[in-house]
Amino acid sequence: MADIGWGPLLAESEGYGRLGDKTDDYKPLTSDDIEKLAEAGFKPHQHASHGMIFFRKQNKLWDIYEQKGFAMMQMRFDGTLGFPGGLMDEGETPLQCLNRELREEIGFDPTKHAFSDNEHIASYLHEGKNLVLHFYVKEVSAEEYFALETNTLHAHEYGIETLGIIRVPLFTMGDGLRGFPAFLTNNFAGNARSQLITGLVAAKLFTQEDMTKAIEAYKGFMKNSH
Ligand SMILES: O=c1[nH]cnc2c1ncn2[C@@H]1O[C@H](COP(=O)(O)OP(=O)(O)O)[C@@H](O)[C@H]1O
Repeated sequence: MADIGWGPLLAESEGYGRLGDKTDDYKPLTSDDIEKLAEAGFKPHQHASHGMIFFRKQNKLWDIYEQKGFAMMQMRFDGTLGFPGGLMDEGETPLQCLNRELREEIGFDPTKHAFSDNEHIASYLHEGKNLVLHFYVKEVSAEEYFALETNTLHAHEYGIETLGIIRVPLFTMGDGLRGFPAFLTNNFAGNARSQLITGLVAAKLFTQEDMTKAIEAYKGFMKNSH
């Protein structure tokens, strides 16, 4: 392929984002595993941190559908959906990485509402990619959420890494598919689909039972559409 001018830095990390990862490729890490990694200065793996920001609002959409609030995702440069976040720099912790990436991607002001360690939900290792993904979930007020959405338009990475900020539809329509289950049929970066599912249940925006129903509807649709 012709040299299209990627800097050595991008070329080096470009392999991490290749599409086609399977959920099973990501092994959940225990808190002991993570502690050991921290003691080793997070070596020998590459790390990335991503965060789900949400607000809670019980609402009847069009007076019909139970809506639980909104969670923030983004359309990424590579055409997949993901959470704000990115790769950890040398000398950073996963939490520092997340707060830096959020400033760059969504104009998040860490002095006002930084993510903290108790908002860490799960971490996963992809052995093939030698990559650890750290995932955090943060609740904000509706006002803060709307302000962050507006900020994204002025953030450094808008139009480069982040092509648009979106609200995940947290409701299901009468056919049991449109709304959240249909949203799951999109293409997601890394293990972002399973992070979304885990994050929404951890945030108590979905009960385990409602989530199981949504996953069944999504899987049924995928099976019948191929
Ligand atoms: O929201 C996400 N959840 C889980 N993994 C993600 C998400 N977004 C990107 N990834 C994965 O994380 C790795 C780092 O990608 P990312 O593009 O965020 O870093 P960068 O912005 O520093 O280049 C890639 O393997 C990518 O597939």
